[in-house]
Amino acid sequence: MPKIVSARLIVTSPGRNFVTLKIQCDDGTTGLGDATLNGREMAVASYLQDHVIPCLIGREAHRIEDIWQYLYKGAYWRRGPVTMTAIAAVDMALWDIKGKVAGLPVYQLLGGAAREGCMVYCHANGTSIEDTIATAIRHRDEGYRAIRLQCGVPGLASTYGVAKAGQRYEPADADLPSESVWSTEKYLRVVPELFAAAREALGWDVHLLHDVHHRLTPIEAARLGKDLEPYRPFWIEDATPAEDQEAFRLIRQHTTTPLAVGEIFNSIWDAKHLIENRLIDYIRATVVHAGGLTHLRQIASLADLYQVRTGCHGATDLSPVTMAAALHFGLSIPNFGIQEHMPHTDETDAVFPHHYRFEDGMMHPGDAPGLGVEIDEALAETYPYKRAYLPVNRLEDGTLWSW
Ligand SMILES: O=C(O)[C@@H](O)[C@@H](O)[C@H](O)[C@H](O)CO
Ligand SMILES: [Mg+2]
Repeated sequence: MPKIVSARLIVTSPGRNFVTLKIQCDDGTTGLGDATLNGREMAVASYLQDHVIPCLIGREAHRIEDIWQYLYKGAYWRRGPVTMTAIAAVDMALWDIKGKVAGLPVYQLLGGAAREGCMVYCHANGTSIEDTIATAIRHRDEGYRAIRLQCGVPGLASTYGVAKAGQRYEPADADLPSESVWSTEKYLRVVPELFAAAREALGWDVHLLHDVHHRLTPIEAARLGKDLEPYRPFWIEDATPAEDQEAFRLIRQHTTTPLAVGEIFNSIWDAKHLIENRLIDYIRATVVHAGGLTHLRQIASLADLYQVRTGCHGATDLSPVTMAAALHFGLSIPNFGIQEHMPHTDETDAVFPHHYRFEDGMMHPGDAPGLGVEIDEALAETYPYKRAYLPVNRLEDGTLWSW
């Protein structure tokens, strides 16, 4: 059985920062794990370098569950985004190794394909409703069957999810947090207009999604859910901050608009009450921030009992290693819902050559052994790390608000 002989971090920034863990075994097999936590990358790098990697050397790479438990219970201090991202990176790398040794793609190790491919959704955003719709039409014509709509809010200089004119959307944009101004009242006026225009332009054969990004109170989220019902959204996401899982019951009481939450969750405990009380329809926890494939499968299994489906986070600050792992995961589980797909830049794809592919609105991880992603270390080295923070958000009166 292969034993772990070394593990190291590759920090690279092809347009944005990524932290990748590379584990090597005594038989030469290597495995990759994504360890990227947007805006706090070096916290995870240090957690891995200073506290996890020394414990991995000499262990049997195949003992994924035992190593997972060792890193989770053995740390004493449990859960949290830094710890669970670090554990996720180890977990992904070990599944990658197991697949390579077995000569099988990871989804075959997870029970095989439960579907032909994973339906994905992409992002359409614009400073105006018209620009957003034009982008959405382009993506529909590219074959996407599901499209997330985010548009500018009249009266606000910027808002979540909308790129600066002519630029790709990359929220971690400054050496210190940039500040944005938010108005719920202005926002709640424009989103129903956006969806009305979108249904008018795109019709009903495409799923439309929207990300509220934690910014509404429960009753405001209930109002938005009701206002959007005539346009049948696939979901509204992060409608209200989810530390208070019970808050979603208030939204549920007022609207049939499906609810998605969980991209910032890092363990099953963040979602247990939501799932067991059917307060949500989709769980967005993702491989890189929720403890890896090993833990995410537990979350998906609990969700399956309550007819909650997966809708994993898949923004560009999750590396191609996570994208690949998410597709192996999504292909294999019974309650797959949808997978977010923000295509990475050409520079990022060159650093992380991969086998996953997009076709006709669906994605497939490919059949290469393991996760099917590698890293070009020489190229990675040419993109040095550059500190970058996610923005901070304030109300018009200066109150610090959710970004
Ligand atoms: O649903 C999404 O994709 C967003 O919520 C993310 O873009 C999120 O803002 C970033 O991943 C934060 O790093
Ligand atoms: Mg989101």
